[in-house]
Amino acid sequence: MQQINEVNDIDLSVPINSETYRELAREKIDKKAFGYIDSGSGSEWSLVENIKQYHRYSLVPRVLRDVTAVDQSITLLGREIRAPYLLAPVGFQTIVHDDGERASAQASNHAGIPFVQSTVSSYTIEEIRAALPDAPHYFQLYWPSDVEVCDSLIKRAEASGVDALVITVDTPLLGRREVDLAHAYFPMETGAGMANFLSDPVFQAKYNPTGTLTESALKQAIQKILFHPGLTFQALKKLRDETALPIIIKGVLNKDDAKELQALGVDGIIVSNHGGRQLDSAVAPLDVLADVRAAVGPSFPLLVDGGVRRGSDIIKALALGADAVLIGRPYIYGLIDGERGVRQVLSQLSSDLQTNLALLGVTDVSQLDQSYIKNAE
Ligand SMILES: Cc1cc2nc3c(=O)[nH]c(=O)nc-3n(C[C@H](O)[C@H](O)[C@H](O)COP(=O)(O)O)c2cc1C
Ligand SMILES: O=C(O)C(=O)c1ccccc1
Repeated sequence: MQQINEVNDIDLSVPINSETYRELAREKIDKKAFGYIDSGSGSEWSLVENIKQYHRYSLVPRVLRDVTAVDQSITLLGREIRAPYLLAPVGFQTIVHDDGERASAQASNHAGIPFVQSTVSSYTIEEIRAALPDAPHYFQLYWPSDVEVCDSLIKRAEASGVDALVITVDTPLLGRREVDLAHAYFPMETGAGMANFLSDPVFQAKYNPTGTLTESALKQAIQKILFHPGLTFQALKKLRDETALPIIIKGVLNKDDAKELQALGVDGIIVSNHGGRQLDSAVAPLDVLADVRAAVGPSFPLLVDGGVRRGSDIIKALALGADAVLIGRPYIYGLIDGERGVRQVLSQLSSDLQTNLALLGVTDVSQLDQSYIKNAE
């Protein structure tokens, strides 16, 4: 519980929001790395739409309610988290700052919100686990086409005590990203994103038995197994029976897929178009959120991501039926300043959310529903 008079505690010596960090990132980091983070697939229609989707709704406040205390904490998968958002899985973070995912995880830990670690991280599952003593650690799985390597990653996640698996299903193959194609850029070329494979005993035994492969040969081996276009509901069903870890499926936009996943026994769904980086012209997640919520019922954990930049965006997503949101690029722009920059972005976002909840007349995020929003078109 935070008193609202604390929220105007603004440090004017640092960028005021993630947009300002974005402009700094554009100046500060390698042009190709910035292009990789910032851009989307194809015409970037979905990328643009992800931001515009939030402009289609306005907020309808209630007045004369006691808003001296506003609580933005929620319970997700049985654990209390201090704000209704998570750090989305973002791979290759050392292309922004040497501390990469470790800095982001530490900032998450400080904020008391879950960190979702990408498969293609530059720090291992075990290293990130150690950076999150007080906040949930979710491991995002790119289900490798090599079953044994896949099993090994899942076993490591279980053994190190992660709180959940987040399985991304909107990447049977990589979206066509023209900015990266023009730059001939793939972030793994910098050495980023390989830690979970290089530290994996099964991967090493199978692909590097003599320990003599060059880094470039190792990169090729990883890229060969990273994507799994043959993945189906059947494989997921088998995993559901084999692991006790909660499973959250990321990258669902169709309500019937959502229902099928729920029936299969997964523990939550993230409605997402991968930040506009995969299927070009994929529908904006907010446009399908209410339908997906109606399909899975009121108490099934449902998250959404793509284009969340402000507290008011979080309010709209929650009012339309999400339990929480994920943020991707905003914290990655903050990462130009390492852990400090990520902390700054998170604290600004929570302040913005806190202020706007109070102005909306809401003292607890659980009160949000469609009566607080209006279609602006
Ligand atoms: C640079 C970058 C790398 C990403 N890497 C992954 C990843 O490894 N796994 C994954 O499931 N999603 C990945 N995503 C997608 C994010 O998890 C998330 O869905 C998206 O960034 C949300 O949109 P936003 O950036 O507008 O907040 C990545 C996104 C970006 C921008
Ligand atoms: O960039 C991405 O969005 C992403 O998810 C990814 C994952 C693995 C390899 C390349 C890109």
